[in-house]
Amino acid sequence: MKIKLIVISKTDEKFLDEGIEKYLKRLKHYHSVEFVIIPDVKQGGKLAPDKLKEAEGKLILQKLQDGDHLILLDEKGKSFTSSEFATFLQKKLNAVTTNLVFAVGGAFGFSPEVYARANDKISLSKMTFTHQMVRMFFFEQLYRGFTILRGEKYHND
Ligand SMILES: C[S@@+](CC[C@H](N)C(=O)[O-])C[C@H]1O[C@@H](n2cnc3c(N)ncnc32)[C@H](O)[C@@H]1O
Repeated sequence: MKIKLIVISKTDEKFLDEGIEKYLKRLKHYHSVEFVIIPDVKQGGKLAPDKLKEAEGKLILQKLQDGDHLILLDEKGKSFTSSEFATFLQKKLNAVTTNLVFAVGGAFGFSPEVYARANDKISLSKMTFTHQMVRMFFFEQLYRGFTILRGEKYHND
């Protein structure tokens, strides 16, 4: 079983790429983690937000395999402390036999179809972050979660 993070479009900022790379490298010690980047939707001109969300939603859903457990990163989702998130993660790792797939919406969020397919929604904060930043914050919290589960030092730093 893999943990995957699906996101829309590459990051524009080097500092985000470096942060993501750093935590993905660290995560290798704990679990198989795949970072899936969906290229920007290009349909000859700018799409209205709802149309863009719909097009991005289709691409997100196409990346899923039957039975994958889909957890959306969403500011209106369940909120946790990092320890609570570690417990949530452990429960999912115990219960889920398919891939554990997290997803970040595009600049305008998720389409109704993606919400309908989701098994869970989790929040990193009540504040709204850019979709490009969320991926780095998520990987850091995933790494933090594994260190908590293993009783390692990082989470006390
Ligand atoms: C700029 S936000 C979209 C905001 C949009 N107004 C909405 O209602 O979803 C882009 C994506 O980043 C993620 N995101 C932003 N802030 C978040 C937070 N605090 N917790 C979890 N995910 C967040 C979500 O996946 C969201 O779809």
